[in-house]
Amino acid sequence: MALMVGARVLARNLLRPWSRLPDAVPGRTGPAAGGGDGVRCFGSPRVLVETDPAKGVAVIKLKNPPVNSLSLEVLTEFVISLEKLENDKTFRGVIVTSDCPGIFSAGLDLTEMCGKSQAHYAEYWRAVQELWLRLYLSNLVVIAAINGVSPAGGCLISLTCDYRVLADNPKYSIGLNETLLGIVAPSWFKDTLVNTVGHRTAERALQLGLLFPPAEALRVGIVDQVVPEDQVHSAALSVMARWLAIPDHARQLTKNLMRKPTADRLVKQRDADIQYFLQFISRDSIQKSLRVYLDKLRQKKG
Ligand SMILES: CCCCC/C=C\C/C=C\C=C\CC(=O)SCCNC(=O)CCNC(=O)[C@H](O)C(C)(C)COP(=O)(O)OP(=O)(O)OC[C@H]1O[C@@H](n2cnc3c(N)ncnc32)[C@H](O)[C@@H]1OP(=O)(O)O
Repeated sequence: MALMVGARVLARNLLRPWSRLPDAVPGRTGPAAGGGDGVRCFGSPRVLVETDPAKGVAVIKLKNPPVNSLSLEVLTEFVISLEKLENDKTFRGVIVTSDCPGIFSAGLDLTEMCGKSQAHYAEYWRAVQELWLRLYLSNLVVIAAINGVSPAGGCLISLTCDYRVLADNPKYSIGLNETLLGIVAPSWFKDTLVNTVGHRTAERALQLGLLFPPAEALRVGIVDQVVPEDQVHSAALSVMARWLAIPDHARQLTKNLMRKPTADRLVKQRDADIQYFLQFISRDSIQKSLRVYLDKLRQKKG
């Protein structure tokens, strides 16, 4: 029942005409993300989309202060924005970045996984799955311009992209640190990392919950390029131009060849994966670990 409610909510959101989204910011024009006139903006307050139709490129900027945690709303709005871009043949590439200074994304929203109902957990997890599937199998060239720290789910978002550019700032670490929270990265998080850095590096990184600073991130291959902070966006645009020089059909079929077997493993057992998540996240010991971790984050200030 819970699964059906979750699926219905997501389906309703996905099918809702864009212009009727409650938070939509339709057709605003603004200064070009990549320079030049004709940039149009749409999206929602939490997921801004700047499009440059002449270049065929869009920029998705996550804006969920203070830390760009991936709440249910952010996940849903992100999927809707992606779908809109995928369906508009004007666009061939998208850059994913953050509008929150110093933070790419703090990952999954811990408050969505702590002290909530089973129905809520199921709805939330389906939304996490949906975003991963959409990003991982996107026909667009997807490039991450990582302009801030990127733990866990934040790292996962960038791992689904075709290429990762990281700003060279020692504070901007990246990795799947789930074990440090007392939780476990699901198998498809693990697969995404293994496909990027190889089995041994992934095993060590996952068990130890490693967060790599830029130079190390580049060395292990969890990012493809490290550039000075003020050049992240221009570097992402240069990389985009190179990837867009490849004929779409050949690149897309190749991407599919590389990624579909991994995605299919989740697609074939989506409901079972949700049940597994429900059992795991509802355990008293896991809820306790999450509460302790959240309390530590909150007390940091005091
Ligand atoms: C075999 C079984 C397998 C089953 C598997 C099933 C399930 C696995 C389940 C889950 C997988 C989860 C993946 C995740 O993504 S978990 C999230 C991991 N994220 C982190 O560890 C990052 C935590 N945050 C930080 O380290 C810092 O906040 C950060 C470095 C990002 C920024 O630091 P800064 O000093 O600027 O800001 P803070 O003061 O720390 O935070 C401000 C504010 O935001 C709150 N907050 C931070 N992160 C989160 C978050 N991820 N979710 C929700 N809220 C977050 C923080 O508590 C502060 O709140 P407040 O004090 O202002 O109320």
